[in-house]
Amino acid sequence: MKTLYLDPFSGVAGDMLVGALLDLGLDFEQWQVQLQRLNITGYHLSIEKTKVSAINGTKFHVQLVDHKQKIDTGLTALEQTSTVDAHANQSVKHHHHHHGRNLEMITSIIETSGLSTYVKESAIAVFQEIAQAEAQVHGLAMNEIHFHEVGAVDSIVDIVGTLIAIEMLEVDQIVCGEIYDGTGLIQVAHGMMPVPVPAVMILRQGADLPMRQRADVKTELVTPTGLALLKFLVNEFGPQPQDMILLGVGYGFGSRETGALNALRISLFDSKMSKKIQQRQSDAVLELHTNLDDETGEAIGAITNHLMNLGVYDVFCTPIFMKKNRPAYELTVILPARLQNSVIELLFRKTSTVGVRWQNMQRAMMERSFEQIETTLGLVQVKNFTYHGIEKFSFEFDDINQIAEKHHLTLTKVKQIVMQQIKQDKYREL
Ligand SMILES: O=C([S-])c1cc(C(=O)S)c[n+]([C@@H]2O[C@H](COP(=O)(O)O)[C@@H](O)[C@H]2O)c1
Ligand code: NI
Repeated sequence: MKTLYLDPFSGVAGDMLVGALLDLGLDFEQWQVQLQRLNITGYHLSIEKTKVSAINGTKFHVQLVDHKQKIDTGLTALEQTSTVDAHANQSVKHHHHHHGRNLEMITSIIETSGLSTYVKESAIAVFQEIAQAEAQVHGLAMNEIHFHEVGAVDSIVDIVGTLIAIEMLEVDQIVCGEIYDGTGLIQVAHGMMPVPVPAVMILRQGADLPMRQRADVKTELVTPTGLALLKFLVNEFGPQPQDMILLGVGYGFGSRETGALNALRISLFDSKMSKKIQQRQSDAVLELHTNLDDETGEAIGAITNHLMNLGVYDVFCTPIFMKKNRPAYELTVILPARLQNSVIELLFRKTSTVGVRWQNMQRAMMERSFEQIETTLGLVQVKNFTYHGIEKFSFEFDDINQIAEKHHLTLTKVKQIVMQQIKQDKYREL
């Protein structure tokens, strides 16, 4: 079981998260290939392997190729001067309220992209959270909050890029330590803002976040984007995992001069058991339930597909009787903890439910391995399972079904033929 541990001793910003995740050892080229599924152009990404306080780490940079160049997805350069200007900040980007891309435009870019369902759903949820916080601070509607060109590209790359990295690392859960912000005032587009900045204060409302302030740092350490990502991604706040093996550590440097080490540290831990034993024995999963008494079979079918695309382990429906004698369905989803927030968001967004329950569970699994068998009828994948001396196997149903269709045979007949040929091959090997 893989656990990612975040150490925001100098706060968190989008670029620090991406920098630290890449520093952890993700392949920059492969990560960029995934990011290209966004289908936006006009920006250049680079990583600077550098040393701060004699510690090796990564500074992640996003640069617009040409401010005046039209970016083909609608992320166009600003032609007019806004009522507010750019301001210096942790990740050097700016947003304001009159020009640029609003939430609807950014949502459409993400929705029409070739990104995975997990990345799409999660990125939209994070953008919504930021827009909601900004809207509350400025007394505007969510869609009136605009990110201008630099801010939009920067924020999209930071948010989507972080989610892609998390997906690539295949982590099971994310744990985070205390989150340190600075103190004092910072200069932003509208003038001076107190630290923690107003949008960060809104993001903290009602959330049980271990936020602390560093009196020695007189600037912003926690940006709205950084905190919105943490809120979305983190399963648990607390100390570093114990009794786990540390696989690697990454440092992502921030842009602000803080007078101290301005970095986010991310560490990757794995369970002590060897991968083989771990697979054979057990892992931790969440089981999530919701009761639906006003959804059609068609809608439940569609949500099941969405959930499977998100990467959950399984989804199933149980017929139940609810209050007022209503026949209904209980939808059960089995998932890795890292998908918890994405699954809840998806259920609230795409079904009529207003409440979701979950519980942590352990599951035992047989160790599995796969092999392709060449038969006279075609290729068949065989799944072998073992557990403490127990052995069994099964054929990939889709392969058997395809062969049955192609050769006009029953499923039983195909299985018989395949079995016979496997036995013959084994006999020949002896
Ligand atoms: O420009 C505006 S409206 C603005 C508002 C706020 C509020 O907290 S409200 C904060 N900021 C600062 O902008 C940068 C960029 O933040 P990202 O989350 O987009 O990285 C950061 O310094 C914020 O504090 C700007
Ligand atoms: Ni603002």
